[in-house]
Amino acid sequence: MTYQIQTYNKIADAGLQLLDEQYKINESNEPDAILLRSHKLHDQPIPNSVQAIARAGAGTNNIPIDQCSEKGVVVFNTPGANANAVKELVISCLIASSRNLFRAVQWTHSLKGETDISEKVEANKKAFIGHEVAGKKLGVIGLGNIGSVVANDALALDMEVMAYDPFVSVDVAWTISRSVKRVHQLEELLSQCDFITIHVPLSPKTTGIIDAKAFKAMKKGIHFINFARGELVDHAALKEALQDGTVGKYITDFPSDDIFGMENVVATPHLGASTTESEENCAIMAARQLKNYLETGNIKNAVNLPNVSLPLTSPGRLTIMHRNIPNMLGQFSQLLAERNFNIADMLNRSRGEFAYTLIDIDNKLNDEEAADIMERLQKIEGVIRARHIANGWH
Ligand SMILES: NC(=O)c1ccc[n+]([C@@H]2O[C@H](COP(=O)([O-])OP(=O)(O)OC[C@H]3O[C@@H](n4cnc5c(N)ncnc54)[C@H](O)[C@@H]3O)[C@@H](O)[C@H]2O)c1
Ligand SMILES: O=C(O)[C@H](O)COP(=O)(O)O
Repeated sequence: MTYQIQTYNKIADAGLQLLDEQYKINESNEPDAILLRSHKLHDQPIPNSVQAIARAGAGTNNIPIDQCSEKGVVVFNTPGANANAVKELVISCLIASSRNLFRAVQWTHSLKGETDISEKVEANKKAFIGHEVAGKKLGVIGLGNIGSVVANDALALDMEVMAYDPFVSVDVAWTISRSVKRVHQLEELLSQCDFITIHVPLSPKTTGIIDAKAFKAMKKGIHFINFARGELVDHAALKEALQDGTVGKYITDFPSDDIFGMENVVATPHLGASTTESEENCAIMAARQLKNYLETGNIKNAVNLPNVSLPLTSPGRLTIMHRNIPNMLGQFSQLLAERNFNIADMLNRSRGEFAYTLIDIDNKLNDEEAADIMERLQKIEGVIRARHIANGWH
C-alpha cells in the first residue's frame, strides 16, 4: 500500500523521514493526507481523496474543521510540541518589554557614525529606565500547554501569577503550581494584573474576546502579550487603548498594518514556534499521528474525533466515521453477519455529534469483497466515511 501525502509549508526533515518508502510526498493531486503548518486551507477545495490532515503545530484555525468532519477527514494537531518554544519567547518578551529593550536597542543602533558614543549612551540611558518583573502580577489567560508553563516559570521570576481558564484540562491542571491563583472571572484578572499574556485558541467563541470592555477593565499602563492569535484582540479597541495609555505596551507575534509605527507596539513575525527543536517536535508528532491513522485507523490527538486505540492483530479492520446517533453499531454488526464476516474486536467512541468505530474481522477480504462492504457501509444513514485496512502481517 502506498500513501500520497501533500505538504504545505516547510515541514522539518525529522518528521518527513518517518514517512518511509510506503509514502510519496507531493507526487499526486489526489493525496490521502495533508501535512501542514499555518497554510490556510479555507480558500481551497480539499480533494475527496483526503482522509486526514495533520497540523504540525497547535492552532487549527487555518483548517475548516467543520467541513472536514462532514467529509470524514480527521484533523490532528500536535499539542504541547511547540509549547516550550513559545514559553521561552513569551518570558523573554515579558522581561524585554519591561526593560524597554526593543526601543533601547533601536536607539543604540541609531548612533552609528556618530562621535562620543559612550558619552551619548550615558547621557541618554535614562530614557530607557524600565521595571523589574519580580513582585509584579502576571495574568495568564488560557492554561493549556503554553499558558501552564508560562505561569509556572513566571513564579520562578518571583512574579505573582493569576490565571483564567474555565475549561482547563485535568492533565494540565496537575502540572500547575499551587501558587498560581485561579480566578473564575476574567475581569478579576484584567483589573489586577500589571502584565497579561493570552494563550487561547482562535475560534468563533474567542474572536475579539479582548474587546473595549476588557481594555476598560485593565490597569492603566498594562503590558499585553499576545503570542496566540491577532484576531483574539479587537484591533479598533486596542488602538484606542494604546493611544489613551491603558495599554502601555502591546507585544504580539501577529503583526498588522493598523498598529505598525505605534511606539508602544512590539511585533515579531510569528516566531513563537520557530525553533529547530520545536519544528522537529511538531513534524515528528504530526507524522507519527498521520502514519498511525493511515496504517491502523487509530486516532491520537485529533481535534474533531476522540482518541481511539486498538492493536491491529486480525486480518482486516473496518474504520467507520459516523454521526453520533442510536443504532449505528447494530446496523454495522447486522451487515457483517449477513456477509458471514466474524467480528474479532470492536471499539466505538464519540465526540460531540461525531463518532468513530473500529471493527476488526477474522476474514481476509479480497479487493472485491472490501469494495462491496465499503459500499454497503456507506449506504447506512449516518455513515460519513468507511475504510478497510488489510493487515499486511496476515
Ligand atoms: N505564536 C506562535 O507561534 C504559536 C505557537 C503555538 C501556539 N500558538 C497559539 O496559542 C494557542 C494556545 O496554544 P496551546 O498549545 O497552549 O493550546 P492548548 O489547547 O494546549 O491550550 C489552550 C487553552 O485555552 C483554554 N481556553 C479556551 N477558551 C478559553 C477562554 N475563552 N478563556 C480562557 N481559556 C480558554 C483551553 O481550556 C486550553 O486550556 C494556539 O491555539 C495557537 O493559536 C501560537
Ligand atoms: O499554532 C501554532 O502552532 C503556531 O502558530 C505556529 O505556527 P507555525 O507552525 O506556522 O510556525
